[in-house]
Amino acid sequence: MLGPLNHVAIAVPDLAAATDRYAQLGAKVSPPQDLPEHGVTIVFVELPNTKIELLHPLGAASPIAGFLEKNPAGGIHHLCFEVADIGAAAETVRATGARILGDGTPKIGAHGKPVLFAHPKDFHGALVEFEES
Ligand SMILES: C[C@@H](C(=O)O)C(=O)SCCNC(=O)CCNC(=O)[C@H](O)C(C)(C)COP(=O)(O)OP(=O)(O)OC[C@H]1O[C@@H](n2cnc3c(N)ncnc32)[C@H](O)[C@@H]1OP(=O)(O)O
Ligand SMILES: [Co+2]
Repeated sequence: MLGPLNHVAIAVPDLAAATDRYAQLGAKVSPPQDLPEHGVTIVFVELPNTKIELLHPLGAASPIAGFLEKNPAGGIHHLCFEVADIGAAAETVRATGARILGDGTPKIGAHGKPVLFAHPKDFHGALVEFEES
C-alpha cells in the first residue's frame, strides 16, 4: 500500500526564518501558502527525492498549536506517504487496528489531492499522513 515518501513536515515558530535557512542551503522553496481548512500556513522545500513541508499555525484552532506549545523551538511533526487509493488505504490502516483521525472523510491537501491522517499513538509516536497519488 505504501508509495513514495511525499514529504516530512516540520512545525516551526518562525516560518520566514525556517524558509531562509533552507534557501541558504540552495534548496528551491515555495512561497508561503495559507491552507485555512487545515489551520496551517506551509512552505515546501523541494529536494531531489522528496520534500520538506514547513508548517506554521493559521487561525485559532490550528491542529499544530498544541504541538508547538510542547515544542516551542519547532520539531518534526509528520511523515506523508503516497497511496494509490485513499479509501482503500484508510481501510487497510483500520484493519491493522490503527485509528484514522477525524470522521474518516479525506480533506484536500496541499497538492490538491485527498489526504487523511492516522493517530501518532498508533504509529509509534509519529503522526502519519496519507496522500492519494
Ligand atoms: C496541508 C496538509 C498536507 O500536507 O497536505 C498537512 O500536512 S496539514 C498538517 C496539520 N494537520 C494535522 O496535523 C491534522 C491531524 N492532526 C491532528 O488531528 C492533531 O494534531 C492530533 C494528531 C490529533 C494531535 O492533536 P492535539 O495536539 O490536540 O492532541 P494532544 O496534545 O492531546 O495529543 C495527543 C498525544 O499525541 C501526541 N502528539 C500530538 N501531535 C503529535 C505529532 N505530530 N507527532 C507525535 N505525537 C504527537 C501528543 O504529544 C500527545 O501525547 P501524550 O498524550 O503522550 O502527551
Ligand atoms: Co503534510
